[in-house]
Amino acid sequence: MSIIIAPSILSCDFGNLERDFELINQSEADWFHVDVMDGVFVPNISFGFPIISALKKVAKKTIDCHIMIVNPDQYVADFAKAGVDILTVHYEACTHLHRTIGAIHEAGMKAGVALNPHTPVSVLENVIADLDLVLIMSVNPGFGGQKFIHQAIEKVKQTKELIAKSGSKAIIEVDGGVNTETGKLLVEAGAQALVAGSFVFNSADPKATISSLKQL
Ligand SMILES: O=C(CO)[C@H](O)[C@H](O)COP(=O)(O)O
Ligand SMILES: [Fe+2]
Repeated sequence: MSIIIAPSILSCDFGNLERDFELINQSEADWFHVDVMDGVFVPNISFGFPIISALKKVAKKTIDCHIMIVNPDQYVADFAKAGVDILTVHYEACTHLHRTIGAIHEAGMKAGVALNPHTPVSVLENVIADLDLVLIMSVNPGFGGQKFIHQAIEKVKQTKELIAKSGSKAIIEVDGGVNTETGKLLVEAGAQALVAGSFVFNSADPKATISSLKQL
């Protein structure tokens, strides 16, 4: 199976969102990666429901939403209403993670859990069977364009082992500092989905850059 490519709309030109959404529609990308930041869980504020609803109207691909917010349970229903297909919460932001995963499924979405660079994969042992996706952060969340943290490669291998042991069908996605070089190492380690923001949108030909990742 080919690798899933999820361009992050955080790196789009916000004055030309419609153009950049259409670029992703027309490319070999598989998902739209949507980064929601609240200025509390992470030291940055991105965007919220109006942008996701606007994207939903034109998106021809899966909406993969990565929420970097405190109290995610409070907003699960709103993300479903806005049209999110996969909702990924942070392990570090959830007091009752099992309950949150259940609420995401009840709202009709697939459920993912993201791990910050400092969080060990083993914390997912008791929920892995219920997950559709594990998101390994290869930067500290909050900003696009940061340097890849190489420890993520080992964490992908550990996640692959945990998934195999539990019989879970979860997909392994990696987010932060992904380019063709780091992407190749991640795919070799077992990553099935790659998020890429600045590498795609800062390139001269974003569609060709998406294709180069798709070929990994
Ligand atoms: O979740 C994120 C940041 O918290 C983004 O998805 C990620 O940083 C993508 O940007 P880049 O590919 O430029 O690193
Ligand atoms: Fe993200």
